[in-house]
Amino acid sequence: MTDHRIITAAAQLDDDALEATIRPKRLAEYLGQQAVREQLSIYIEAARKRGGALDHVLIFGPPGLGKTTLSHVVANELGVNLRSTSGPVLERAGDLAALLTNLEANDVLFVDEIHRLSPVVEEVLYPAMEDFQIDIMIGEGPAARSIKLDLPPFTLIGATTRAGMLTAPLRDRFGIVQRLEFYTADELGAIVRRAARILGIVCAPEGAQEIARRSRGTPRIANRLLRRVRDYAEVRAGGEITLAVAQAALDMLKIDPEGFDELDRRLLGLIVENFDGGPVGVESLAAALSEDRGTLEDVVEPYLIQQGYLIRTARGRMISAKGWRYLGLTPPRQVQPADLFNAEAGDV
Ligand SMILES: Nc1ncnc2c1ncn2[C@@H]1O[C@H](COP(=O)(O)OP(=O)(O)OP(=O)(O)O)[C@@H](O)[C@H]1O
Ligand SMILES: [Mg+2]
Repeated sequence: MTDHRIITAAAQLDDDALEATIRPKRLAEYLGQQAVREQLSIYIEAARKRGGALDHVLIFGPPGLGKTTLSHVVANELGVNLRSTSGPVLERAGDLAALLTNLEANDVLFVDEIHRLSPVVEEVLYPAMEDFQIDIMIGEGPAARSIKLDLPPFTLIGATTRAGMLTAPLRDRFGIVQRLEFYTADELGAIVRRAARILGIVCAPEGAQEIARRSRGTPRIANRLLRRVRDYAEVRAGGEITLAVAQAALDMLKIDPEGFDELDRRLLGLIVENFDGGPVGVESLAAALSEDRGTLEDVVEPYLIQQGYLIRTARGRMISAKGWRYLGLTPPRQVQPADLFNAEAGDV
């Protein structure tokens, strides 16, 4: 799956270098997500007072909203170590057992993409989460026997973009479940201003706000756009990101005032032109756009849906009236009560 969109929410290579400097480390620096922060701060404080491990936490939401960041923040606030792994990396039960037996009391084990755990690994996880115990097999064949091993109390933090793909027994074992929402433009504005400060970028508040408005509610995109706009400002303007500079740079990147790019426009246009506005199945859309279905579902659609341009129905995707208007088209006339009345009258 290749994804070269500048506004993709998926992580890209050049993100890594700067992540370390701008990624928030404490809860106070983690902007937005008010409800999530408030709840977690209470649970963290309670766990610290008890001197015990925080309950297991499941964090879900679209890519780039801060799941990994939040997991590290929680470990920092708890004052414990964080060990990191991911669903696809843990191939055998032994891989997980090795990680678990190396934890210290109250540590955090972070499992990214937890919906991709293999069933055998998941089986090991259940008793580990519930009773802080694992069963390991010693020996082979008829002589094989299983022994129980006690683990230190720990906190599992699972992150996923697809909460729906978690098995019920796994989901039920998380005491704390947090859903991350798209950020408001104001929250992203604050995130951009903070990142600019750390990176030494001169950015007027209006410039930051313009970048924020076009960042699809996603901090990862906001931070990336900030760097691209900075480049533009350095080469084409005096180096300062003003409102006009931000607008010109983002227009050049073909990111419109809605924060949509070519792919978004193609998606909405396709539903109108080829499928009469929908409903159309996601497979057909993916094929027509030559895009990966997972990319459409995880990266492209959520924001279009949240913003009300696209509607997910049981029979597929439909474009909303807002979507028609965005494309400069008049939405098809809805069936109005008057129409119903006329139709009935006509039948008589
Ligand atoms: N609440 C926040 N405040 C400030 N910056 C944030 C916040 N959340 C995320 N960021 C920034 O956005 C970047 C992306 O966040 P992160 O990697 O945690 O997303 P993610 O949800 O784990 O994405 P993925 O689904 O791709 O794993 C971080 O490096 C961080 O700089
Ligand atoms: Mg992540």
